[in-house]
Amino acid sequence: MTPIRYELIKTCKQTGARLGILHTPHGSFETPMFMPVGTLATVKTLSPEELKEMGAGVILSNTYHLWLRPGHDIVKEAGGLHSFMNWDRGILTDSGGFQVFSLSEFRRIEEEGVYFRNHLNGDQLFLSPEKAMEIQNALGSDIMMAFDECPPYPATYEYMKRSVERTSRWAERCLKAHQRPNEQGLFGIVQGGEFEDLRKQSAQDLVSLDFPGYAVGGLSVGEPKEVMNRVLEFTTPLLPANKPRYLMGVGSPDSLIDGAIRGIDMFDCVLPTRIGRNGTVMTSEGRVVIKNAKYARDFTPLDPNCDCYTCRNYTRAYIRHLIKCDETFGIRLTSYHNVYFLIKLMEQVRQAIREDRLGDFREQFFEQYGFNKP
Ligand SMILES: COC(=O)c1ccc(CCNc2nc3cc4nc(N)[nH]c(=O)c4cc3[nH]2)cc1
Repeated sequence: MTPIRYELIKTCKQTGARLGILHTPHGSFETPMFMPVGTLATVKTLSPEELKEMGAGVILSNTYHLWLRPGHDIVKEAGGLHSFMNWDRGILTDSGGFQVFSLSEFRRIEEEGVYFRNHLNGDQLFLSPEKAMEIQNALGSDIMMAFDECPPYPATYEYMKRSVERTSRWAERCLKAHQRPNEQGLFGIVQGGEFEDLRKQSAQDLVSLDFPGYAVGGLSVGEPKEVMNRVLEFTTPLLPANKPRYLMGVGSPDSLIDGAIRGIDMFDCVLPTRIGRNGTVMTSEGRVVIKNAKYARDFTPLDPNCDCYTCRNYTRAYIRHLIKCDETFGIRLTSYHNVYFLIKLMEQVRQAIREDRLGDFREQFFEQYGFNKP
């Protein structure tokens, strides 16, 4: 039986948000949680010790990327991803479906799997539910994702219906190919785009297969935030209350709060490290683009309300200088702060749920951050 268990602690009386605990073979972690992304077996520029000290519990890595480099056989020989990257907390691996669609311009989707080109050297590649499960088994992640199709946005209803039906058949093939169900959890991924009946069909197909957890896929692919929120409103209630719900690829502070309000427990996004690498940081008073000349003589912290290592020890002027000079330490400081910011935001969300005031917290955060400004 699966080593992944979700424990519901309480539901916020003001919203639909849930406070829970995700139990994994590598520790138990409170939800709602933000999971930093470490695509190539590293959360870019940050060490496992730094991730632990900021409170990261589960991090992401990626089937497609690690299959190509260094090869899942090498990771397996190292004893799996936890020992390879020296991370002894939770690891979730995405299945490669999304990366094939987002990275490879040439691709052909067939019932048996997807034919596409290696985005690094153009070689012909083939990925299938069975292959994705073989790779994730070798990586030894605590949570594996089913191999799915994440259709482009927008997609026609006809295309989406055929895609959902194929993704459900692929999910069943993933279950059959699951070699170590007692050691690794496998989450199904609900698709269906913005079509309520297709989301319902996808959820029913997957819930009937009784996965230990469910992801809401096919979002954060360019759709307006209102569409994402509407899809969540009619999708999360279709998922069992005693299982974790994971919104893939999200995201920004407002989307994390709005996703939690709609019953999401787990989030991941490259955003904090990706924007950190070009010198953009999230602060309690909105985004700061540190290269801006106005910070040249600003000897205050990135965020006046942040107690992270970066904000306790360095100024905007210094970090701006490092980023302008392309000094590696600069992107370490911005990446550290951004990941810390989202992990701490989820701590504040959990506290607001405990005190039944997540709606009030949303209003105060949005006002201070500058969301909803005309
Ligand atoms: C500066 O910010 C950025 O560069 C940046 C890049 C990409 C995203 C969007 C990520 N969105 C996203 N990731 C996703 C990963 C997914 N994986 C699977 N298997 N199935 C899905 O259905 C799926 C959907 C996603 N949507 C967000 C931010």
